[in-house]
Amino acid sequence: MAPDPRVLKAFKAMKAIGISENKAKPVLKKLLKLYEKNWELIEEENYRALADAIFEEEDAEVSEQKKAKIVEQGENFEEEPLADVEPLRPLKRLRRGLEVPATPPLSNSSPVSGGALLRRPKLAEGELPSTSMQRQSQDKTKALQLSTGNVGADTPCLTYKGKEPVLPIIASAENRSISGASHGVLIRDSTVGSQYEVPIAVIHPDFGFLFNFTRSLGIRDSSAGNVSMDEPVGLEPHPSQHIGGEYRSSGAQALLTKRSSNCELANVPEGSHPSLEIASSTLGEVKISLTCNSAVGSPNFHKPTLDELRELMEQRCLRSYKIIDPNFSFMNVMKDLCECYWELVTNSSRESQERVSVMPSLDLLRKSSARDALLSGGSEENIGMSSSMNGTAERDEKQELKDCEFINSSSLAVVPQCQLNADELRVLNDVKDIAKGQEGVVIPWINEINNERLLPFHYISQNLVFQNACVNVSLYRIGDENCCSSCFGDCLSSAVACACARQSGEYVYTSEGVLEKEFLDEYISMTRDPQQQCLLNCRCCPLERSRNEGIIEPCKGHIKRNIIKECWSKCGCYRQCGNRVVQRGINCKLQVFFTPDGKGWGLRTLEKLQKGAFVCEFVGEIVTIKELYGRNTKNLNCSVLLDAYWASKGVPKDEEALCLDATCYGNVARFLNHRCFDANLIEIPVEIESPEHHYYHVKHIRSSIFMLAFFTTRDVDAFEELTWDYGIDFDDHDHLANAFLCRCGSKFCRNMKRSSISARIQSHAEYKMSWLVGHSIVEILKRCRLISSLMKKGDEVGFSLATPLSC
Ligand SMILES: C[S@@+](CC[C@H](N)C(=O)[O-])C[C@H]1O[C@@H](n2cnc3c(N)ncnc32)[C@H](O)[C@@H]1O
Repeated sequence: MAPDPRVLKAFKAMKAIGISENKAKPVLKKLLKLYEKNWELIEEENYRALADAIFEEEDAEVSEQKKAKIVEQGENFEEEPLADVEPLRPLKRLRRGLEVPATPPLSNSSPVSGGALLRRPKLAEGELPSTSMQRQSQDKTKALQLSTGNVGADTPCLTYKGKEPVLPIIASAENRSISGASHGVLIRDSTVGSQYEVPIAVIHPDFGFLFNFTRSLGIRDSSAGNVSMDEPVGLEPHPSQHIGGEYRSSGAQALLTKRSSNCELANVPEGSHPSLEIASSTLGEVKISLTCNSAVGSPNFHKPTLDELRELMEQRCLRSYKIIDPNFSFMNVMKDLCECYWELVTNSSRESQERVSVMPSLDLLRKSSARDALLSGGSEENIGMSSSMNGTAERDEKQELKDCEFINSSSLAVVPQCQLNADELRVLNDVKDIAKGQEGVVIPWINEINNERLLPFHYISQNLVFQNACVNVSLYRIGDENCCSSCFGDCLSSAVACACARQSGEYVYTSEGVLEKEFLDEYISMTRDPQQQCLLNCRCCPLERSRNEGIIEPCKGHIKRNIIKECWSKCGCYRQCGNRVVQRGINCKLQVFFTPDGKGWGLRTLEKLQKGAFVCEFVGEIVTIKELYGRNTKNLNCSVLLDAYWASKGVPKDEEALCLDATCYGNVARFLNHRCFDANLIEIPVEIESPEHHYYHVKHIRSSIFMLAFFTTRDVDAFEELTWDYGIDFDDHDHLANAFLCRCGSKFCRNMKRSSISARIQSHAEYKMSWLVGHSIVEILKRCRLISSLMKKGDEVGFSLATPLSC
C-alpha cells in the first residue's frame, strides 16, 4: 500500500527540525488515535502538536531516567505528583498554560509566537537539583512552588522539600502570553511566605537559561534565604520586587521583543551564538540570562543541570581558556560578573546623582570582569618586574624597585586603557586601583630591535595548556606525613627517609638551598658540550627527524633542547623539600629593563646571586610542535622543547611532542636574552609542588616533570643582566629563530665567529635596497626618522640599518 501522503508530509516536517522518522512514527500514531484521526489538529502550526508531543516524550524519558538515578542514589525528597509527568502526554505544556484539560485548540495557544514550533525548555518535572552547593544546604527546608502565567496564580508545577530550589529554567509557552509588567514567573518560597516575580527582562520567551546569580546588597532579610552563587536558587524573595524592583537590562528587552515575535523554528539560524543578557533591579539583584537558540530543535535535547554545566565549563576553562588554577570556579566567575555589574551600575549612578541605575555596556563589564579575575586570580608574581612572592614587605620593595633609574616593568604592565572611553576608565579605576602594586594584564609587547609590535603579551604565572597538547593536568596530592618538615634530602641516609627524598633518589640541593656544585657543573658541561647534546638529543629530536631522517649530526638548534635524560632522574625533586628551595630562590629580585646594547628588553637581578640559585621558571603555553608551527609566530625564540624521554620512549609525533611557547603568554623569563655558551643561567627541568602540596602531573610526559627552572651557573652580581643560551645555531639560515644578529658580547659568540655574518649583513643590505626602490622619498624619510627616534644611546647605526625594514 502506498504510504499516506499526509504521513509522509508529517515525517518531512519533523525531519526538517531534526527528528527522525523512527522517532516521529510512534508518536504520530498515538496522536492520531488521541485526536481521532483529525489531521487538521496535527497539521496545524506546521505540525506543532506532533513536535511538541515528541519532545514531551523525550523529556519524560529523561526525567524518568533522572528519577530512577536519584532514587538509586537514595536521595530523599518529596515531589508533588504532577499532572504532566506521564511519559507521553501530548501538548501538555499548551494545556498547562491555558488550563485546558482536554484536547486543545492549538492555534490560539501562543499569542506571541504565532505558532512557533519551538522547543521550549521548562522546569522538568521530577528533575531535582543535585549540586554540591545544594547539598551544602540540605538543612534548609524549602518548598518551592513555581508557577507560570499570571502572577499570583496558585497552580504549583513543582514542589519539593529538603533541597534548594531548582535553578529556574523558565521559558514556557505560557510566558509567551506575557504583556506588560505583570507577567513573569512567580516563585514562592513557602518557608518564608514571600513571593516574587522574575521580571520579563530576564526571561527569554523562547528558550532561555536563567542563571539567577544574585548578588546581595545586604538589603535582604537573611531569613528570606540570602541567595548567592553558593546557593543557585531561583529567585531571591523580596516582597516588593515585582512592584518596585524594576529590572533594567543591557539591551535585553529589545532583544526579547524581537525574538518573541520571531520565533519560528525554521527561522532560527543554525549554530547561532548564545547571547548573554544581564539585568539588574534597583533592589540590588543582578540576573544573567543565557539564550541558546542553537539547541532549539535538536533531537537530542537535554536540559543540563547546573552541576553538569558547571563541570563542563570548568573543564573547558581548564583546557581552552587556559585557567589552571586548581581553585578556579566557574560559579565564582559568574558571581564576580554580577558583582562587577553591580559595581558598575552603582558607580555610574553615584556619578550621575540619579537613583535610576545606569546600565554599563556588556563590553565594559567584560573588560572589568576579566581584569578583576586576573587581578584577584592569585598570580602573585609582580608582573614583569619581580618574581618575589608574598606580602606587604614585598610591596614596599616593589615600590623601591619602581624608583629604580632604569625603565622598569610598571611601564609595561598596563591595561590597554586606550580602548576605554573616559567614563569607562573612571569606572574601571574605581573598581581597582592598578597603581597600588597590582598586576596589569596585558603587556603590549614591542620588539624594539625589529621595531615590530608583536602580539600582546599576557603575563601568566603558571603554564597554560593549549588545546591539542595532550597534557592532563591533574592534581596529585602528597601527604604531609610523607615529608619531614626541615630536611634537604639529608634524611635519606636516616632510617626514616621522607618520601620526597626517597623519590628524588639523589638530592641535589645544599642546605643553603642552591644546587650542589658537583651536580650543577656536570649538568653545565653536558649542556654546553655540543657533542654530548648531539648524541643525547639529535637522534630523537622530532624537529631534526623531519629534516635529517636517520642522520645523526649536530642539532640545528632553532628551539633550545634542554632536557637530558641522564640528568632527569637527578635533576631535583622540587616537591615537598624542594619547594622550600624554590621559595627561597624565588625571593631574588628581578627586573625587566631596557638593555643598552641593542637587545631590547632584558632581565636582570637587583641583588647578588650565589652560584646554583634558583632564579625563575620558564612559563608559557604548552603546545604541540605542530601547533607551534601553525602559529603565526615571527620567530621561535620564545619557545623551548619539552622533550622529556625522547630517547627512552622512541620518537614522538609532531602532534605529540610538546613545547612551551612564551610568545604571547609567559612570565619574566620571557625577557631573558640569549648569550652564547657562557650564559649565567641554565635551565633545568624540575618538579614543583604548590604550597597546598599539589603538583601538576603531566600524563603525557609520564614523569610529572613540568617546570623548567633557571639556575645561576656562577655567582652573579647585582644589576647584572641574566642570560641563557638559546642553543641557536646561527648558521642555520633556514630558520626564523635565528632572525637576530647576536649581540651577546660573549667571546665565544657563535654568531660573531661565523663567516656567515657578512653574508647576513649583505642580505640585509640587499633587502634594504629593494625596499628603497619600492618607496617614495617621503616614506624613506619617515622611516629614517622612526629609526632614529627608536634608537637609544649606545645603539649603533649599523644595527638599525641591518634591521629588516619591516614597519
Ligand atoms: C625571548 S625574547 C627576549 C626579550 C627581548 N629582548 C625583548 O625585548 O622582548 C628574544 C628576542 O630578543 C632579542 N635577543 C635576545 N638575545 C639577543 C642577543 N644576544 N642579541 C640580539 N638580540 C637578542 C631577539 O630579538 C630575540 O628574538
